[in-house]
Formats: sequence, structure tokens, C-alpha cells
Amino acid sequence: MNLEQERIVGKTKVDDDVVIKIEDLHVSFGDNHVLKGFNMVLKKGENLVVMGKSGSGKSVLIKCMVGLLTPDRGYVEVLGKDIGTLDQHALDELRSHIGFLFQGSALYDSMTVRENLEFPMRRHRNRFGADQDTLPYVMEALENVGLAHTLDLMPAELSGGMKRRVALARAIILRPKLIMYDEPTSGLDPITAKEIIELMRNIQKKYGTSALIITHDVDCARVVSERMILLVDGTNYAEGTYGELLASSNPMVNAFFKK
Ligand SMILES: Nc1ncnc2c1ncn2[C@@H]1O[C@H](COP(=O)(O)OP(=O)(O)OP(=O)(O)O)[C@@H](O)[C@H]1O
Repeated sequence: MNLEQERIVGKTKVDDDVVIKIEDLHVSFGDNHVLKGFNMVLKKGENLVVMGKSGSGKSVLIKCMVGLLTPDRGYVEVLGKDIGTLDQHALDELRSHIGFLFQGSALYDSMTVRENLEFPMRRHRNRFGADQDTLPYVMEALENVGLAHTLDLMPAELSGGMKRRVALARAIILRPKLIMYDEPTSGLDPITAKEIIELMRNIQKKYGTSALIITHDVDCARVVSERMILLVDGTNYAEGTYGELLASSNPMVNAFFKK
């Protein structure tokens, strides 16, 4: 760790280079012990992929990070904030610094593309000022995903891939420090999935955004990740670059890379 990047706030040591820190996270639902001492660190500017099979606890993990679920035990820090200590207002403020791209595009069907993109800006208008003109932000976000011409269209007029790109534009409109992607390529054909992956990389390069990417898609992990964590049996079972994990002789690790 770079000592110059450490600060002391109150009694807490804050590392400015760390965007997410999770220590010894435990979550159970009755007898179902989903997370059993999970640890991870996401560093500034890094794309970190978490892979795990269906039901392994990936969504539970994200919910703990954004304060939608209280763990049984463990420490969760996001953008320098200890999630366990935040009230609703502080959680809302923290979430305004996080872009979300979740499974399905979740656009509002009754709103135009422009209105969909303005929605997070209106919700967090304290960040921008009430009379801030939203159009330049909307246009920049749409241009980043190559869809400036869809401004006045309705979601029903877009293809599945275009909807996903609009959702990505919406995820970056608040200029987040961190983006959380949950299965960003699920349900897309391979070519469209590749376009989304390319856009994710461009956004990281352009804005230096850190990203946590939850995916089953090995190709997506290969292209976007600097580092990967394999979530197995509630723990961070293996960790490394795509190449390091691919070369592993551990059968449990190999299983992730079989197509
Ligand atoms: N609110 C809840 N109440 C009870 N059990 C839950 C709840 N949320 C999640 N679980 C259980 O926790 C486990 C992990 O669920 P989770 O949704 O995190 O899996 P996942 O890895 O995201 O799976 P997928 O890839 O299929 O989306 C599952 O066994 C699920 O049934």
C-alpha cells in the first residue's frame, strides 16, 4: 500500500486509492449461508470482475455494498464510507456517485430516451442545481454510447442492444466515480455484447471510472477486467488476472473457463 495515499479520519484509516473494501462478509438467510467470510478490494480506476455460478451470492454482495441488505457480520466500505454507519440520506448521497447497469435495461417504458436520462439528474438535483440545463449532459452521455439520434425516441422503438446502451448512458450521466455492472451482456447476441464491452472499456478510459462487474460471460471478463475474483462457497476462492486464472491447475477454477 502506498502510505502517502493513507489519511486518518477520526480513528479510521482511509486509503484514497481504495474504492470498495469488503472484509469478512457474512450473510445468511435462515440455514442458507450465502457469504461466509468474503473479502475484496477494488482500487481506483480498476475494472474488477466477480464471477460466481448462479445462486452463489453475487446479487447479495451488491446489495450489501449499496446498503440494501445488512450483513450478519463484516465490514463494507464504498467510496470511503463505512456502509454500516450510514443513514438513508447518506446512503442516497453515496448512491448518486455510483452508476448502475443491472440485468435487463430497466428503462422507463413511458418516458422518452431523454426523459430516462434526465431522471437521475432530477433525483439528485442538489448535485447540479435546480435550473441546470440537463440537455448537454444527456447529449454527452448519449454520444458516449453512439446514440445521440435516439434522444426523442421511446424505449419500445429501440433494439435490445440499443436499450442496453441507453441504460449505460443513464448509468454515467451523474459522472459516477464507480459503476456497478450486474450481467451487462446477458441476453445479448455476441456482436452486441462485444459492443457493450467496448463501450465499458471506453468509459473507463475516458473518465477513469472504477468498475465492479458481475458476470458469467468469460469473454466479457477477458476483455474488461484487470483483475478477477471467483466467488465459490461464499468466499473469494481465487483471485488474479484473467491469464493467471486461466492457467490455474485447480479444477474448480478451470470450471469457470469451460464453454
Ligand atoms: N431476500 C432473500 N431472502 C432469502 N434468500 C435470499 C434472499 N436474497 C437472496 N437469497 C438467497 O441467496 C442466495 C444467493 O442469491 P443471489 O441472488 O445473490 O445469487 P446470484 O449469485 O446473484 O445468482 P444469479 O447469477 O442466478 O443471479 C440464493 O440461494 C438465494 O435464494
